[in-house]
Amino acid sequence: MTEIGSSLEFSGSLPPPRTRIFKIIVIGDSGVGKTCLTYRFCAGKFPDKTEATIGVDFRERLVDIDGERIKIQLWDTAGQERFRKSMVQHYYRNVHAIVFVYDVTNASSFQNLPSWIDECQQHALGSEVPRILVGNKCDLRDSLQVSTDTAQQFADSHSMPLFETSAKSPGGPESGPEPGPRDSDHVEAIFMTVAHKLKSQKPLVLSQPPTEAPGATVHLGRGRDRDQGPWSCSSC
Ligand SMILES: Nc1nc2c(ncn2[C@@H]2O[C@H](COP(=O)(O)OP(=O)(O)OP(=O)(O)O)[C@@H](O)[C@H]2O)c(=O)[nH]1
Repeated sequence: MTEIGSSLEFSGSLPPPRTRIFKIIVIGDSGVGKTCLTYRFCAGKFPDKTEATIGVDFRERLVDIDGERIKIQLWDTAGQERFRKSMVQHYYRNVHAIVFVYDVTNASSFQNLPSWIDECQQHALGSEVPRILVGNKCDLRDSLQVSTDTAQQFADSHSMPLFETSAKSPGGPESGPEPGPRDSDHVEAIFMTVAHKLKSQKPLVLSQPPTEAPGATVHLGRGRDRDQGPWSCSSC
């Protein structure tokens, strides 16, 4: 993965390419770490402090996948019912992918996943919308309440890939809050996997001209074909 700058130049009269936007909603119980995961991906670090999300927060990151600039737009939704009510219709409009999050140290956040899946179905998000399951807080090994096997069975029964990770130590329990040079960052891999999946699908409707100041831009090489079956899986 190579960081590249934002100094793309366009010559002659060719119009600049449009930047596609992938809208990915992140949902799950309050406190599972949705804000921390999205912040980790977009800002590259674990937030110093978080508060319960009210309504929705947006985080964006411009990435380069196989030579195409793509804006990954993460919608960090409120887990608390009282903070969702007024916004819920907006979450589900023009969604390209769904990330369901539970906390591996909190069994009820796992048991509540069917109600989050139901909510998606009620808002007409069918099985054609890619979805993944993320078990967060893997760094808290001693407090584990949801085993990988149990989570994998649930993921399989809903045709979702499962990822287990930690927004705090994304390179694994031994790594620190900032990924070191040899840590593989699972949070990075999770969202980039979703973006690869979306890019491999037919062209999406949402796009915008490349006028915005980009965030971090990441270049990825061509991944393996993710159209075959469960499209990727990793664990911490
Ligand atoms: N140990 C550990 N703590 C985490 C991790 N991710 C989040 N937390 C902590 O869990 C708490 C809740 O994190 P948030 O990201 O705010 O949770 P949320 O799902 O966005 O919550 P709502 O906004 O209420 O829906 C915070 O105290 C975080 O510091 C993780 O990977 N490991």
